[in-house]
Amino acid sequence: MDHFQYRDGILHVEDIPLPRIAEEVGTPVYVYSRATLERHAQTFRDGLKDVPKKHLAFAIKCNPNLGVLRVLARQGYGADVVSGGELERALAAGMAAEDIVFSGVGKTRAELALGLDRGIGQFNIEHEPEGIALAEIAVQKEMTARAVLRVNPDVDAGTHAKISTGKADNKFGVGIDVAPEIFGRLAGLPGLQLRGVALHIGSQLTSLAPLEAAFERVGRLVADLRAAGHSITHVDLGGGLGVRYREGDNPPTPAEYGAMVARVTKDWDVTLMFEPGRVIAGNTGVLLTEVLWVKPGATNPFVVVDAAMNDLTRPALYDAHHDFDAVKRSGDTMTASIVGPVCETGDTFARDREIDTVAPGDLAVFRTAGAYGATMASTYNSRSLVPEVLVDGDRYAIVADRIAAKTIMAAERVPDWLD
Ligand SMILES: Cc1ncc(COP(=O)(O)O)c(C=O)c1O
Ligand SMILES: N[C@@H](CCCC[NH3+])C(=O)O
Repeated sequence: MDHFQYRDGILHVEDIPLPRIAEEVGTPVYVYSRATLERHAQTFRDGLKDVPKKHLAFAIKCNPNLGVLRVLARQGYGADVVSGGELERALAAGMAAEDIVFSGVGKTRAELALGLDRGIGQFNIEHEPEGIALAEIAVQKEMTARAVLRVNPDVDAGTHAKISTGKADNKFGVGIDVAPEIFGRLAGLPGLQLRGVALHIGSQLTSLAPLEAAFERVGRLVADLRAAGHSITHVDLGGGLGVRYREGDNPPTPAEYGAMVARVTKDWDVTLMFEPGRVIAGNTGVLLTEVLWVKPGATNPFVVVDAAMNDLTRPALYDAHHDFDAVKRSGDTMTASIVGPVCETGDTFARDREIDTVAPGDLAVFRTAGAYGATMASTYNSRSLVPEVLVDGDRYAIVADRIAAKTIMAAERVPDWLD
């Protein structure tokens, strides 16, 4: 069931009409549906029904809100984290330490130590010196770090260049050709239990082919490592499954993905680990905004909304498309560019797009904003940090406050010597 529906001509999230949230919380504001989050979490798990041993770790970078994480923790999800901050968040949200996987190309020694102190389940080592450092820290602490080695399978994920991670010239993992020797050296280190390999080739993948090609390469690597005498019990397949941002997008379903995974990995005899992010959270949220002005333009009018590139940065950063729908629909349409108040031409959500006709004071939403939305927000132009709301049936909670520019300013100071 779609939890974002028009009822009596007004867009609701579950049973809450969006004008009520605008009235009570203000705009711009992210609004998430708990029921959708739960359904997506379940659908992803169901897609993997033919994978006998699995571990699901939500990639919390895409939506680290504590309320959202708690929903997923209750669905049995662990977390894929990429910083000490995310690690603390996952724990604060109630995810078990042993269900946490620590990825990331620039973990500091302090973060590696934190992971050990907190007893996390697995470190995904990105290169040999990191593995050596982790082993040293573990020995000092008289602990053993469970780890896998991230390999870079050198496949083209066919996604935006800025979010591709599995080509040889991307910064992630060790080349799959040199992985056996590096694995061999790290596997012998005291303090390290190197139990498998990991990969993640990119985000917003809309085809299974690159994933399948990458998994097949990793399958051959697993066989080679075993032939060399290593015990391989875990393979982390990462995340990356795309979502539908606009009409015509047709990403693989979790069921199609799961069937491919089950087929390619059927003889691996390992625990498969997954790090889904966007596919769980993307379509669980909207960014609710108010139209401030409709301003004439050279060709079409500019619809100036109160959300900006600091609140939802994907269009400015990746030319990403987010559907824009009026909260109260008249059925009429207009062609316009949708822009925010920030002083950059890049603060453009859509250019010359046919949209619902809107006028100043109207509410509208940017869709598919539940992943890589609020978490990438900033306070650029001294704007407030955008708040977040979680809807649950006919109730809702503010799960992140709007942080006013003056609160941010309170953390700054003018040194005495400038008096
Ligand atoms: C290591 C790792 N795992 C998982 C993810 C989640 O990706 P997605 O949101 O595309 O599922 C990312 C981000 O691309 C990542 O870097
Ligand atoms: N921030 C990106 C995804 C990055 C994936 C991180 N590994 C986006 O909005 O599409």
